[in-house]
Amino acid sequence: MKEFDIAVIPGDGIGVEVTAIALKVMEKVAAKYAVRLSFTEVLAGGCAIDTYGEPLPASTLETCQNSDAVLLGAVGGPKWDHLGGNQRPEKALLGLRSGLGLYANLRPVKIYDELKGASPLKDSIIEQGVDLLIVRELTGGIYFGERGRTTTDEGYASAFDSEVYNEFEIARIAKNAFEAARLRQKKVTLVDKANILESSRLWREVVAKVAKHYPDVELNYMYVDNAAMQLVKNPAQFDVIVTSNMFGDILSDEASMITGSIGMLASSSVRQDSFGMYEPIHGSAPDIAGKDLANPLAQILSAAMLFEYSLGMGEAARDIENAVESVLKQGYRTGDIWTEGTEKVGTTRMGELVLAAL
Ligand SMILES: NC(=O)C1=CN([C@@H]2O[C@H](COP(=O)(O)OP(=O)(O)OC[C@H]3O[C@@H](n4cnc5c(N)ncnc54)[C@H](O)[C@@H]3O)[C@@H](O)[C@H]2O)C=CC1
Ligand SMILES: CC(C)CC(=O)C(=O)O
Ligand SMILES: [Mg+2]
Repeated sequence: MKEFDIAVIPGDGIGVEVTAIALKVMEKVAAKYAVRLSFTEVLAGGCAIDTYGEPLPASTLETCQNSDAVLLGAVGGPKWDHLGGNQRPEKALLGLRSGLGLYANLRPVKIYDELKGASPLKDSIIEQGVDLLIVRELTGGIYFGERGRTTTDEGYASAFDSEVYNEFEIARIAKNAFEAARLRQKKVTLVDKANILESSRLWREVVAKVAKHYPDVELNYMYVDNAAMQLVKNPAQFDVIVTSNMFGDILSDEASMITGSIGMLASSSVRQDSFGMYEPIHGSAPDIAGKDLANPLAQILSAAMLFEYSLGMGEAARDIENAVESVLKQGYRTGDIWTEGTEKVGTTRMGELVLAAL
């Protein structure tokens, strides 16, 4: 029997709730395909600060490094907001991404037919189709650049964060985007702010060079402010968006809403081998944590991505996706995607329904 080691980081807030459900889904699928999944649960984020006094204990990173894949919920919450930058729960996420070398974050944005009514966009826009992939650079840029505080000559407090990218990092993520586009509609849009930022101008130069190796893929460029607008005006124009760490973070939350809710969007954080960390794009949602209100589908769909990309079990991934679709077809919705005429259910019940549909 094939055996895989999966490190599990539920984290904080709704991360804990949605991860517990995704694990049950994974167990059921593993049993069907006769593979053994060995889950090792470890702490990162606010819960690790409470237990170990630090957001990312070395033992957590080590367990992840020794696993075949990682399933992560979300970290953070108001309880830890007073802490300094390096002590915050979110630092764990950055430490995991860089410590595991996960430089590419893939965030597919696809709307289920059943959820078209839950999208805030007009039918006429949705009908044109929404199926895009955000390829976000994940271990560079302003989230990792030098930052600090100084004081101006006049005595005012001052702070800075630096956006730094080198050509190796840009070419590496560009390749992911072009390779992905080859399997899709063969169109890459580089989203940047090249009319202002020197780092964006380097992105344009390097991505154009990489594009020469992919003559079958069309490359175009768009400023990030325009892209934010175009995503709601005409999302069907996009196939693959490649962009920096921060722009990708922001645009993917925006794009998620096209599909009805941030609670629907899964993601994989990957590198060149089959190892990856799988996580919903949402955070720990302190406003709904502990209330059985969270939509677990983003995390369930992240588990599907884990099966596909890290375990090489595409069929198992399809089973999970089909189960999600079937539950939506049956008319069940968590509050975030609820519309008139559908039945509102909580986090736990939604999990049970997906399990039953598997
Ligand atoms: N990957 C991670 O671990 C991330 C962690 N965070 C952290 O999470 C905390 C909260 O951040 P926010 O900015 O509020 O972002 P958030 O994504 O946690 O929540 C934003 C809004 O979306 C809703 N929402 C999110 N996920 C949902 C789900 N599955 N079902 C239904 N509704 C959902 C929330 O209730 C909230 O109204 C912060 O500490 C932040 O730093 C934020 C983003 C990513
Ligand atoms: C909490 C941040 C570090 C990251 C984030 O918002 C994300 O990766 O979506
Ligand atoms: Mg985010």
